[in-house]
Amino acid sequence: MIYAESPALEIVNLRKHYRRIEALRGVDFELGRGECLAFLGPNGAGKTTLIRALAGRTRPTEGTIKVFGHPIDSIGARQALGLVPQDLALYGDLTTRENLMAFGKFHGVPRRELKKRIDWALQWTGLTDRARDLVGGFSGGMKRRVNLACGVLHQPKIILLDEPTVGVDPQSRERIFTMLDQLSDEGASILLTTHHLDEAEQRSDRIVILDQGRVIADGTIDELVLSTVGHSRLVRVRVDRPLTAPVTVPGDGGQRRTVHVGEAGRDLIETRIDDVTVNLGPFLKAVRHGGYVVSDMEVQVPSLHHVFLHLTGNELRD
Ligand SMILES: Nc1ncnc2c1ncn2[C@@H]1O[C@H](COP(=O)(O)OP(=O)(O)OP(=O)(O)O)[C@@H](O)[C@H]1O
Repeated sequence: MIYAESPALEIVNLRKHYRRIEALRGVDFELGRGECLAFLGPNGAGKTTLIRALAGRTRPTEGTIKVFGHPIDSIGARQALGLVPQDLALYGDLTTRENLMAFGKFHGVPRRELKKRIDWALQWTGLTDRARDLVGGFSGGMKRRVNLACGVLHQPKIILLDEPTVGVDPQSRERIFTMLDQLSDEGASILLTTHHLDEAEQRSDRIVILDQGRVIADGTIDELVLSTVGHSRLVRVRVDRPLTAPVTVPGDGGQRRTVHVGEAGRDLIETRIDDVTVNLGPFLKAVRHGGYVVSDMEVQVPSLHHVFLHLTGNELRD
């Protein structure tokens, strides 16, 4: 039974200790029904631990996980979840069809359904022609697709993916996301971890950022940009010669307020502009009036990349 009002996943105060390491330090968030949520974080943030806890592969030290309102250890919850692990969990000395058969049985797909599901999976992965080939000889991208199919053969309502596109080429990434879009369109709720920030930005409805075992941001890309780096564009202008003094340009508020940009001795001017459609022209005009010729220009739109570094810093974590 699925409780009508409950989110697909509800995680409250989740903690996991490995002896003295606190991998999760009180994690709270929800996965809405039909939502695709990207789970991000630097190395060691606790993403894999969280996915493993959701998939019942590791027992949390504290906290609760509910699946459509059911406790995580109930049969209903288990059936609703499908895990696609980061490490490929395939039998290299079996064919694609044999792997799918083994995982279908493992997930309890009824015998009468199994052939139909395997045929669907072969078509979904684009591997119908390779059904009789040994998986051990496949490319990285093909193995990832089979791995994905093995995790969703039992049609779980919630799919947990730990770095589904790690180590694959751009074509395979596209293919994998097309496959996930199809599951999404059929109503699946998806939680995926990734280090590809562009992927998270383009493909997910919402983003949760984890750092050192804690959720440090949760929202849509627009909400995260607004609450961190803001929507203003970073404008970088290179001029034909080093500045003799900072240049006076109109501020964002209009012509009356002016600001000084650039540093004497450098040929680069950097500034933030809230509304480029209104204020970029007057800015460039002011640079020209200063006696400089613009030789190059870049306008940076704030992205998840900026949000991520703003929140987690530049220090290496491993
Ligand atoms: N089985 C384990 N035993 C001891 N410590 C562990 C174990 N698994 C993870 N950890 C530690 O818990 C912390 C979180 O690790 P986890 O693998 O969950 O991070 P992650 O965000 O998935 O990192 P990555 O992006 O590198 O995969 C790390 O400090 C890690 O060393």
